[in-house]
Parts: sequence; structure tokens; C-alpha cells
Amino acid sequence: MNILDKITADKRNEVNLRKSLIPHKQLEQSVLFERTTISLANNLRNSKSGIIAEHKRRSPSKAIINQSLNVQDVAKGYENAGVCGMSVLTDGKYFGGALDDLLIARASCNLPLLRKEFIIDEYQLLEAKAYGADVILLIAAILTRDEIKKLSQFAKRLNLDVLLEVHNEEELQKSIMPSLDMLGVNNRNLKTFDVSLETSKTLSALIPDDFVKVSESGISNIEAIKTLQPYGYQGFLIGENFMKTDNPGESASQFIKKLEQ
Ligand SMILES: O=P(O)(O)OC[C@@H](O)[C@@H](O)c1c[nH]c2ccccc12
Repeated sequence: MNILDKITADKRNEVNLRKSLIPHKQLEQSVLFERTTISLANNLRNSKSGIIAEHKRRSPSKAIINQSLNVQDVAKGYENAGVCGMSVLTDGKYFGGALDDLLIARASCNLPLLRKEFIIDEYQLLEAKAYGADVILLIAAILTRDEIKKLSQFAKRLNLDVLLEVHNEEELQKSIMPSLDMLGVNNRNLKTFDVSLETSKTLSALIPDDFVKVSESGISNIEAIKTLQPYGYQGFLIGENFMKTDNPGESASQFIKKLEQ
């Protein structure tokens, strides 16, 4: 079994237990269900830099990245840096995140927040909304076209933006549909952890223009972004490069200043 299959199998068990703990009716009663969401896709369309900065403590490919920060400082730092949105990893077992991280980020800043999670069930979209997310991630590698359709349409009904992530042409072809807002190309193969920006370059021409194009993972310098912009990318998802430092907000701030020079 590859790591992605393992993560997904664990996630199914976790979601079933969560459902038994907090019924969906209770999630719908969250005050955050009434909140007007902010569109990350719009922010990206109107931005020069297009940075989406991630909160990520550890990952299966990198073990520990940073365990000593708190979400509040990171969220405020990213907001002050002028990023377009923040991605918050909520998976506990493999990434050391939690749904509460999303809630703390929501309480700390006004950025559009992406729930970075392995989503396989509509229940997780209710959680995303109840804990303050504006955007959800759908990973084509773990979903059928039918599942992508159901989940993305449900997300749109909750006024959440949808970022669909692909890693190859087959995943892209099966996923294109009007209920998606952003198409993300993951430069990291989630099965092998190999990273190559070539993936973003190759797939860019196949993404229809009505979707905001986002390049994800392995971006560690301005040059990478300058290289990808001519391919039509307007969003750049960066985790480790900021999170490995003592002050991710300050790192993001310097990065954006350089980029906008
Ligand atoms: O830390 P990086 O290499 O900058 O990558 C960030 C983000 O793209 C990565 O965390 C990610 C992209 N897609 C995912 C899906 C699940 C978990 C994590 C991810």
C-alpha cells in the first residue's frame, strides 16, 4: 500500500469516529456557519504576488519542520506580510495538525483560510465551515470524478471556494468541471514525495483559463515563481520554506517584498 492509500484508509476511520462524536446538526449550529466567507480565488486574481502561506508542523516526507510556533503568531505574521490566503493543515496523524488550528487561525486573522485535509466525505466540509474555513482542498488522486462533483457542489452550497489538486494529466482530465474555482498542480508526487516544478510547467497548458492556476509545493525562492508566472500561474502555495524559519510571517514578508520589487 502506498502512503496516500494508507492516509486515506486512516482518514475513513477517523471521519466515522468524528461523526459519532459530533453530529452534523451540531456543526451547523456553529456561529461560524453564519460568517460571510472570503474568496481566495478573487484575492489571487487581484494580486501581484499570489502567495498562499501554509501552517505545517511536520510531514511524512520531511518529519519535523517546526514544532515550537503557535498558530496565532503564524496567522498574524502571514496576514501582516500581505499573503493572499493561509493554508492550515488539519490532519493530525501525518502532519501534526488539528481542526483547532483552523479555529485559532480564524480567531487571529481575516485572511481566507484553506482547510488542508484529505477530504473524502461531506461531513469534513461541514467541519471546515464550522471551524472557519473559506476554501477546501480536493485531491484528485484519492477521489473519483463523481466524488469530486458531489463534494465540490456541496462546498459551493456552503459558499466555500474549491481548490482541486492534481499531479498528472489523467487526474486533470477526469476533474475539470464548473464547480471548481482553482486548479492546483502539486509539484510533489504524494506517492513518492519526488518534487519537480516541471509538473506545473507541463500541465499548465491543459488547464482551461476560467480556473485560477495554483502551483503547490517545493517552492523555495523568487526565481521559481518568476519561472512559473509566464505559464499562467497566479497562486503559489508555500509551506516548508516559511515554516522552517523561526518567524514564518517575517520570512513571508521579505519574500513578498522581493517578489513585488
Ligand atoms: O511545504 P511545501 O513544499 O512548500 O508544500 C506546501 C503544500 O503544497 C503541501 O503541504 C501540500 C500540497 N498538497 C498537499 C496535500 C496534502 C498535504 C500537504 C499538501
